Amino acid sequence: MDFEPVKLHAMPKGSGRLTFVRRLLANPATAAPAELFEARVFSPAFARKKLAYVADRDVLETIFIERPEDFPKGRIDERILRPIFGDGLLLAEPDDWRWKRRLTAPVFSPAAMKRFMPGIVAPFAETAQTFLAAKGEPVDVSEAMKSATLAVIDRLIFGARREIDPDRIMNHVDTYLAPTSWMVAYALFSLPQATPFPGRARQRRARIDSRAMLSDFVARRRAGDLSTDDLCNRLITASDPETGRALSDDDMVDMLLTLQSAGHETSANALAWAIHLLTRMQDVQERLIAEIDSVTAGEPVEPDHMPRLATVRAFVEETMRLFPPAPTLSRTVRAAERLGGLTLEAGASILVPVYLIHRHPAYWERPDVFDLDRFLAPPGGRPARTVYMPFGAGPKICVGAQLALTEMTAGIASLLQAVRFRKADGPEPRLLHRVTLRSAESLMAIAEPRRDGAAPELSRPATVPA
Ligand code: HEM
Repeated sequence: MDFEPVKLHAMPKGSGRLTFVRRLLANPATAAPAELFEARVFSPAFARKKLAYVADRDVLETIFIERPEDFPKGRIDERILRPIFGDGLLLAEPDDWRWKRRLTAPVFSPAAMKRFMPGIVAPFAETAQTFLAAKGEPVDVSEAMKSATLAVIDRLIFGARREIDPDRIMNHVDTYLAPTSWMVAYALFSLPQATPFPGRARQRRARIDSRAMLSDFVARRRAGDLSTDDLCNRLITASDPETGRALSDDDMVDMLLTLQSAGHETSANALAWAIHLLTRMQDVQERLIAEIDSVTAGEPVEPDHMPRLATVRAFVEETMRLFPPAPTLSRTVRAAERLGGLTLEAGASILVPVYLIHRHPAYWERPDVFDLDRFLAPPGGRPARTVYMPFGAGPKICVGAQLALTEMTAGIASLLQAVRFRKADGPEPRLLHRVTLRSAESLMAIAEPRRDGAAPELSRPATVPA
């Protein structure tokens, strides 16, 4: 039976500035105008030439793939993210970005992911056991997935020796990002940087404290043992193959903060939505379980299993179509441009409503319906790269995409080796865009032990390299 999960509604046609600002502050993904269902490139009347929403696949091809240098990440990201993430990959200027990307990409290569696999699987196997310990009481899957993905990224970045408290860093980053909607609104309307907003003083303290913690950590690492295989040491010791240049201490702080923040909440939200979907679609859950049992035969998930977990992977991809963790991207127009019939002035903001594009009827049949087969063997081939873009597109596409897909596929497989998810009582969730796309309240589920199970034995946990 077709299943349509909860959804967000676009801003009604003809809405004015006040409605736009209200929606932007409350739930930014709902500020995408409904006009986009027809026009696909649209600028609200109150923002002519200064702001456009772009949902047209060909125009997006120009912006992200053909001429990305003419559409840099701009005002919005600069203003919100630069103070905390500095020149980490996300925001580095083009020349600086190029060599940092060259240096970082191998750290996330498929070969590197293979080596890290036990560290990716173990937190999910442990989470399955905590779910079982709840003995049929509802479990908070939003929190559980946040902990599991944080454990994965911390182990990958900082290693196993707990030389730093990653939870404290994350709390600081959360505090820093809490007033983001205000900053987006101020950036779009070019209000001065010093304009006050709720939470500003807390935000400043959080930025200073998180950067100081990482600065100390990098200094200790440089002075100590660089032999352990973790992302931090790989980055400290890496040099650009073309120029021999290495990362400075400040670069390292920018990079570590960027990677830790970009690398866990996105995956955590996608996984929590994935479990939510399983609680609503038992037939899909059974299809996944059958594949997982047949591929893994109850052994901990290994790199060799991954290509054969095709249905689980398709499930993850369809989950991210309906619930893209990064539901809006932004760019700036470098010089005056005509785009999709609109004239935009230099410095204008472009908003890319990924959430709306992923459900646009021009690109998807029955767009609000969950359909596992869209990504398995679609008759028309895979969707175009600017129609399905959970990881962005072009040269600035997510550097951690391979890690994220591995983590989500292996994570779901490890959980379903031990449990089946059922619906917990309670209202349907409400989608909330707060930097990432999450549920307004925690997503809950009941985790039943699998009695037909091919689950790895508790006494035989996945081995994790030190
Ligand atoms: C489901 C999980 C994830 C999603 C949906 C996601 C999404 C994205 C998107 C949409 C972008 C492009 C932003 C833009 O073009 O404006 C991006 C960039 C980035 N992501 Fe991810 N991401 C995920 C996981 C990760 C992980 C696991 C890491 C690293 C540990 C990571 C690190 C980064 C970095 C460093 C960039 C900037 C790349 C560059 O500009 O060169 N992400 N991500």
